Amino acid sequence: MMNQKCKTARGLWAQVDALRMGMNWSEGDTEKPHILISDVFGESHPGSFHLNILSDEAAVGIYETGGRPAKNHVTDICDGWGQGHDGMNYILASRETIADMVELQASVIPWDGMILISSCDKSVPAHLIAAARLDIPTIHIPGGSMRIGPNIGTSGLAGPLSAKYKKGQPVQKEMRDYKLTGCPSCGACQFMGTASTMQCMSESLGLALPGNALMPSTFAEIRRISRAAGQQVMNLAQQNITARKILTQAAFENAIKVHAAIGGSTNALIHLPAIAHEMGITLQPELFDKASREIPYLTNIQPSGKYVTELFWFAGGIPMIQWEIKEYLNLDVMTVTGKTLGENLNDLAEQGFFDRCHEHLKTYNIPVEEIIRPVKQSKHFGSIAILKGNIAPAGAVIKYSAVIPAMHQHVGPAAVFNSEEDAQKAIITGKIKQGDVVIIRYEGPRGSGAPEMFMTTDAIVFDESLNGTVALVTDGRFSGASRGPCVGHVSPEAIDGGPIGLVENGDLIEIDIPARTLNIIGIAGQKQEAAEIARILADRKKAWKAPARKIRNGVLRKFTEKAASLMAGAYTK
Ligand SMILES: CC(C)(O)[C@@H](O)C(=O)O
Repeated sequence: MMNQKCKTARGLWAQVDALRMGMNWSEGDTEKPHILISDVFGESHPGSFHLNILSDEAAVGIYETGGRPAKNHVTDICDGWGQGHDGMNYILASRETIADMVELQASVIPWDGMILISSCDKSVPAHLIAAARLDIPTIHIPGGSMRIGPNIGTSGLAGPLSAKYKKGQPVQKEMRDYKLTGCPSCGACQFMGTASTMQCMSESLGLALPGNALMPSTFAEIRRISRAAGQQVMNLAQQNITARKILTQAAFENAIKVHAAIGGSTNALIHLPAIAHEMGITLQPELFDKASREIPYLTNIQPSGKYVTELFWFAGGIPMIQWEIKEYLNLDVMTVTGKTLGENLNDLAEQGFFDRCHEHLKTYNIPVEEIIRPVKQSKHFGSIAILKGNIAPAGAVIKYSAVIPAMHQHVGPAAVFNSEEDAQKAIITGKIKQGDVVIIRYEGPRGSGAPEMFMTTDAIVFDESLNGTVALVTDGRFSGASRGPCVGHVSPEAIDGGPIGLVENGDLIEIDIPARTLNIIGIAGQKQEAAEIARILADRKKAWKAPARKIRNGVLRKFTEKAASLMAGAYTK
């Protein structure tokens, strides 16, 4: 195989060769296929802290199959660092910046293939966006899961602890224990939050090698699969199997079905449409709703269940889920193995992958079915509903697998806030009453960058008097760890004149998950006819004035000026 550079204009490349030889390349190296390895390694958080090791392994795989790797790093940012303060506003925007940086690295000179390595919320979707945008042979290596904490503890314990702390309860010892053991290793947070969900989506789309998503991050096996990815990207280069040949409509639909089966993060409803957008594919939000009506919800993983992602992988991980829901999937889609999904699953079974994983579970004495329910035994369907109505004409999202059945239909008076900070203060200081529907607006992508509202959702869940009676509706978004009746992504958002900006304190809000609706059904606590409500909303709209933009400079100004709605993927137009 000849490298792209040689295929194009060999004579002109003396300068590039010289520059590369300045980095210790040999003359022979300059003639080989060149593979870009871009990882998000950095001392930015545990999800990225070990990725240089995986990148070294991928490089070995490339060398030993006759290629020349070149490593680059564009590190990512941890959502956990941003929660509860303004830092969180920057997080979604970072997805665009990482994708753009990979595009820049990969576009200045041609590459024969690319390995992308990341673990977490924004870096995985950024890499998948870059893969779709660049369309060169590409394999994504998910960085695996953080090891298990004591008593199935996770990094997510921060939420309940800070809720207790804010209420003045003594938490000193618990806080210290949590600091020492909440994150016992590198890897993505141990629950099915956004980081874990997006690793699963990468594998489900066919861009990661089978079994890679959520592998325990300290296992030798994750190093071996990284090395195998290095070898395999050379095969993809040889056969010219590019990312866009893998990222088809059918691949996205498969991923959405896996998402329903694993009860994945609502943030995937932002990221998958953004990746699809690069392909010119519009992923209708209704596809998620349809998948949730069709596909049984199989997993028992935090935040909606009991166990953690390492145990999910021991139960067989994504291949086990795909095996279980085989009859719903398109098994003929191409993947980075150069084979179809159906062929991959058969290969894994023949090679004893499932048996080996399940042996690990014996250490914990937990049956596989306790973590991944067999499809025939599952009583529940899906996890996501798309709601529409006079507050959300272009849709909103709720993860109903994390909502108690008593709250599947709820009517309550609106308590309206124009920022998350104000809402949180009201919750913590006892201003919110049982039955209220907390409305948080101007927190969408164009309002403030769409920060996650983990601390606020947890402040409700960990207040005994509010938990199970109070709902939250916002044009912003949630953490993958959020629980409770939280309706997010309300579109159009308030800053764009969406009707969520017209809600007033005391309006009666109805959330009806079975009917898939979200409406104002009354004014000042009194029910009204729909036509009367429409008239009142039209009057309020006439009086509404867009508030001054909160963000005036830097990367967040660019993002808030250009981002599409959360329902469309918040890509920058
Ligand atoms: C920090 C978290 C919990 O990972 C969050 O960002 C998520 O969405 O899952």
